[in-house]
Amino acid sequence: MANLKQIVGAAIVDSIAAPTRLLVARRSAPPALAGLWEFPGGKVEPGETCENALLREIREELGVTVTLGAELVGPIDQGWPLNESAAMRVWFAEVTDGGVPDTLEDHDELWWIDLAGEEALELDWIPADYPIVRELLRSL
Ligand SMILES: Nc1nc2c([nH]c(=O)n2[C@H]2C[C@H](O)[C@@H](COP(=O)(O)OP(=O)(O)OP(=O)(O)O)O2)c(=O)[nH]1
Repeated sequence: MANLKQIVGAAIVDSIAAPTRLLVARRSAPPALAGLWEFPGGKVEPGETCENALLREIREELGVTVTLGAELVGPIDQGWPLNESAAMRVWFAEVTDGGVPDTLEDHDELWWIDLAGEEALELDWIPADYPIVRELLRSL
């Protein structure tokens, strides 16, 4: 577990104080993940904090600045296990600057989905993300 690669992801909602919609992103690459939905984010670089890595990734991928809210705490220190070599910490986030999120990098589609019904769980997520999505819905 100690050598897991650290990934960070953002659960971007319309309002951290009163979330009703979640921004989901469909991956365009690599081929094994293309077409699957995820939390925008990516790998933490050496020397970077998780929070700063997440702000950087969101700027690069979506062209917007977000403010982070609470962490959606996972079952291990590194967050949510993704596979044998990586785990992801996830924070709620809200867009505060930069306008409308765009598919600048890594994604070919962005949707704002309703958090009230089952829509979130009906998406074709990267398989490791389902427990995270369930906990997100439960936490609201
Ligand atoms: N961003 C993100 N990655 C996820 C999620 N679920 C999941 O299993 N992953 C996996 C997919 C990738 O193997 C890894 C993240 O890598 P990435 O390709 O997004 O990271 P990056 O932008 O820093 O990539 P790179 O091009 O610099 O290599 O974590 C998720 O919800 N969001």
